[in-house]
Amino acid sequence: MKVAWAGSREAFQVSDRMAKLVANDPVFEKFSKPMLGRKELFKNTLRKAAYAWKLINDLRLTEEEAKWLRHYIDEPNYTDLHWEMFVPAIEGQGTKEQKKKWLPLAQTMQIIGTYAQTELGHGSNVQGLETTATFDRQTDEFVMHSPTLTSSKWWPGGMAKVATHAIVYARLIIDGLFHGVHGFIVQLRSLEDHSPLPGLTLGDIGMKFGHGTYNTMDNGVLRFDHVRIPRNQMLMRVSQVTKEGKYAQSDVPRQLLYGTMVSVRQTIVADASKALSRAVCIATRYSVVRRQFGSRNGGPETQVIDYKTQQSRLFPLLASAYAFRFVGEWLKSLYIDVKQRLEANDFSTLPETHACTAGLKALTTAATADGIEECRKLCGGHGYLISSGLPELFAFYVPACSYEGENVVMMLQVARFLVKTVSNLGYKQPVGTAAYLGRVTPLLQNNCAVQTAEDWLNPDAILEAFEARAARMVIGCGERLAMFENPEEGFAELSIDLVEASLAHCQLITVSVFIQKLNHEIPGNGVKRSLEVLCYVYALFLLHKHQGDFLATGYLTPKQASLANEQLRTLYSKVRPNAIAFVDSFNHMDHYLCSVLGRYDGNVYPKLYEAAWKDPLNDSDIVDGIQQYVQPILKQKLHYAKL
Ligand SMILES: CCCCCCCC/C=C\CCCCC/C=C/C(=O)SCCNC(=O)CCNC(=O)[C@H](O)C(C)(C)COP(=O)(O)OP(=O)(O)OC[C@H]1O[C@@H](n2cnc3c(N)ncnc32)[C@H](O)[C@@H]1OP(=O)(O)O
Ligand SMILES: Cc1cc2nc3c(=O)[nH]c(=O)nc-3n(C[C@H](O)[C@H](O)[C@H](O)COP(=O)(O)OP(=O)(O)OC[C@H]3O[C@@H](n4cnc5c(N)ncnc54)[C@H](O)[C@@H]3O)c2cc1C
Repeated sequence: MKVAWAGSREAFQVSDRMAKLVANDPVFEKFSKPMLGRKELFKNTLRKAAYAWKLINDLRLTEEEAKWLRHYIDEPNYTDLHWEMFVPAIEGQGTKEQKKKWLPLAQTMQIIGTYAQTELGHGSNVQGLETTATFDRQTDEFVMHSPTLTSSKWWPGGMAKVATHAIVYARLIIDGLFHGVHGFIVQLRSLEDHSPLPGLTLGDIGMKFGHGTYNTMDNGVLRFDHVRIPRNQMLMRVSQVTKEGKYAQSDVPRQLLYGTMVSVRQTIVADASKALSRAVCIATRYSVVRRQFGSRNGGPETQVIDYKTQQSRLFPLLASAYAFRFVGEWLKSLYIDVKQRLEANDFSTLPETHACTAGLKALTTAATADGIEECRKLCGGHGYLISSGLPELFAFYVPACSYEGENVVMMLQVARFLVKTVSNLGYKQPVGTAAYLGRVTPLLQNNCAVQTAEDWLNPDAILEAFEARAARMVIGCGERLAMFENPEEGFAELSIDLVEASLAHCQLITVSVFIQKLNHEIPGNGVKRSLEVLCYVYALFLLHKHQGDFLATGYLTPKQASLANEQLRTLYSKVRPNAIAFVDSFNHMDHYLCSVLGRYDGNVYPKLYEAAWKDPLNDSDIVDGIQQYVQPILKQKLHYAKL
């Protein structure tokens, strides 16, 4: 199962080696993080990032190993933006010459970059950005300027204190004419003494949600006061500005300017399963240790994992972790394919890839953030302790619902793709993830054939149910949209239904990828049978949760919906015997989990007790402030009593 989770034996070995490397090195200790102040926390992160870079070089780690190393260090920092956004932006949007100049500097970290797109006034609406880049023909330069307060760049990670360079997105102006938003490579700091370059105002935007997690990152604010950069620092793969000031667009679609976001959204989907599996691992192990009620004849009480209600909350999350792992793996292969095509100037699969990355990013991050919080509740009161590992994990993870495309905004992008696909149905056969929309007639006409609960243990029945639900919702939206004279008005009016239809489409993708995975690549029959159970749990849980959609579209009868639920409950008892094996297969080490409740050895209570005594408040019996602020109250009380 560990191999199935990792994707291959080699992938397992690489991640396992890096997990152990991090866990066994005292530099990467992280239990004390919550006690550190912001400055110490930040410096500590800088120290770890520098040490990690040394390890990567000394041990000659491959790119894959370096990624895993950074992952297990488990602290957001400037290198995330450098490797995940700055470098890919140059790779995807730079010309050959630009790549030749900038990539070697970035890849050896002689420069450190960030991605400065979002502003105080605009994040989702990229075309609404206000920073300007005005071409000056006399000097062959662009003048970068922040004309308003709301044009201040706001959020870029690593920008406040570390990055020496940034890809800055700004409106291009030539001879007073706007040419849309483009990316520019801008140096922010001196490579000698690290001070901000003249004309730039740089700072940190302040503390964020949680304590020891995202506050390790220096998210920054940046303002330009007429800062000049050479013309050749505009990323020019998509459009070019000549030294005469002529603006030209190549055959490459404008959307490629957004390519870095596609790349990171793909990574975010791949990472969702890591965060969810971490929470599920903690909650499952603890649910086996924790006992409440049910003692008979003085025997042990019931393990809370044996309560049906606990199982009904926990096991769908366990199944979701596996579903997200497989859909992340699938999306990565789709992305690798589109990347190769883009390099060869084949843009045909970009719209579908954009819809998949946007939609799956929204689906997986929302479910993961909610799932982590549910796991915290599944651990009862102890889940609220920082030492459970769950509050900090939630604080770390939840911004994923907003960054890299706010989730609702992303689902609306999926809706645009689906509406377009439906309106082209007469003359263009949909392919890939939208292929089912080419079979609308049977999907709209045929109804579910399930007659018993066992009938739901059938991938074809499940797939058809999800296809019919998505097709009916999408087609329904298409028909209602057609009644509007102004399509944009119609889109806005129907946006709630469109987001629901997009979710149905994305859930269909996750379910069908899980089923495909079972049909092809599972090593060993026992593993395959166990994963089949999880696949059914995932699908039937979604069916139960969204049964309103399945019933309202008329595909299922209420009886068939309740048979699905009956089967789901039966499946929980099949998950139970393997629950611990399923979470051990994630191969999460205690260091990575950073949780007293999720310890591999189950030694929860002594370690909880021990952890409590490490709190600074327990350094002495009478702490600072007691004499000054508590004792006077106690004495005052005495005074009133005398009165
Ligand atoms: C460190 C902890 C991390 C934990 C998790 C692990 C992950 C590790 C990985 C990386 C670490 C990074 C850490 C996160 C740092 C965060 C960074 C950021 O947030 S960067 C900023 C991100 N900003 C956004 O995402 C902005 C969202 N907005 C947009 O993308 C666009 O504005 C829009 C909403 C899509 C609208 O675009 P536009 O105004 O142009 O209008 P439309 O008319 O809707 O679009 C025109 C056509 O273009 C198509 N389109 C849009 N986007 C794309 C795209 N990306 N690719 C291809 N095509 C695209 C759109 O569909 C339209 O098509 P048609 O309808 O004309 O066919
Ligand atoms: C931790 C973190 C790290 C970040 N790192 C970076 C970074 O490195 N670089 C960078 O450039 N940016 C970064 N960002 C910024 C991030 O990309 C934006 O916050 C994100 O894109 C969301 O945009 P917004 O803040 O403008 O949200 P808004 O768009 O203002 O969203 C507010 C609300 O409005 C709704 N809404 C907006 N538009 C629509 C619409 N058309 N239809 C319906 N509803 C709508 C949304 O659903 C949401 O509910 C980071 C953000 C965070 C939280």
